Amino acid sequence: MQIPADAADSLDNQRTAAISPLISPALLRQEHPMSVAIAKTVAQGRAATTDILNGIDDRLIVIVGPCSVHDPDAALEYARRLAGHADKLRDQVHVIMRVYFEKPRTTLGWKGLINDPGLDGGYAVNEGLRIARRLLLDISALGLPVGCEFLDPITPQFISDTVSWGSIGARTAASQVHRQLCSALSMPVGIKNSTEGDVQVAVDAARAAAASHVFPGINADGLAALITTSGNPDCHVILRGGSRGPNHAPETVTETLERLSSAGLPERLIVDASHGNSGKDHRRQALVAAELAGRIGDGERGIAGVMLESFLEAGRQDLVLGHADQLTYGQSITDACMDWSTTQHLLDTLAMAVASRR
Ligand SMILES: O=C[C@H](O)[C@H](O)COP(=O)(O)O
Ligand SMILES: C=C(OP(=O)(O)O)C(=O)O
Repeated sequence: MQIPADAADSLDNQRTAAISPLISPALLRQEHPMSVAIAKTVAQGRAATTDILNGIDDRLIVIVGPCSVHDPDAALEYARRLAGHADKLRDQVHVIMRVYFEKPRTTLGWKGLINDPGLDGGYAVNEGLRIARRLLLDISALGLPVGCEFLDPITPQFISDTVSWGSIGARTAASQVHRQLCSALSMPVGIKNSTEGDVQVAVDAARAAAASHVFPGINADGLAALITTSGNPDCHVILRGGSRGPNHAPETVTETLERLSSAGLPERLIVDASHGNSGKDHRRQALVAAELAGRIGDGERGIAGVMLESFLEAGRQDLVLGHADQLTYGQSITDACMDWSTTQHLLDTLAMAVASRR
């Protein structure tokens, strides 16, 4: 075989169509700076979450909001409603708004507002990062702590200072890259069971994330760097059901708490009322959440928190790339969500359950 003289040049980038500049985390943080008031909301949001997970605070964590943000105006309108309601229930419920910008897909689909903020296949990622950070700051400025899924391992450098609770999804719980990332994150992180329903993978992930790691990443200037972490003691399991069905039943909760104890981890978990626990049906999600409230009211203490997918309008709609103008305002373009009035009612029910558990 003849090796051409320019062989070395032709070994790389055979399938790379373009490499373009990415804004640095430091520049984005300078453009959209953290304020003292917002920092207080984030710090208090993290501390309350940790205290509830550790049983020091007897309230319930409720992570609630759209499956994904695709329209910042609608997300902010939702946040205003949620902030007002959360304040009324604050003695019973620690409300964190789901503000998810990164969507892990089973195969293909829109991957979230950071990846494609125009919803048109334009992939204006720098703009996506700007919109995401601005919105996270705007929502936090209402006094409402926010929660995000971290999917891309470098995204946290751009936004994590605004986040009170993080999540690792069902499709990445087994990933060493994500476990290492968790070990570095400054907030409590919930890790989902696998899409097949394997809970041990999430227990293993929480254990791995509690340890220190050394791995390649980027620094605030966007330069390649070696990151040495001290480990995250506040990672916890999220039961989200799976392809074999729901896993929010009392037996699975007990079994998971036993698994955590055997792994030397604190016995606490969060239940996601959506995804595999609802069969992605928003009407079933309300039933699951009401059932969990009943159990909490009856004295269940292993469940530290509940996750709900909720938006202004019920259900979901399909996005046709490039036709965002045809979307119904306030309705999810990923998984189906409960509407605002159902959500309000469920938040009240969960708050009443905490009051009766006391
Ligand atoms: O929460 C969102 C979805 O369940 C997840 O991103 C997978 O979605 P998909 O199966 O539609 O790709
Ligand atoms: C992607 C999500 O869930 P899961 O990883 O459980 O599918 C989500 O909560 O948005």
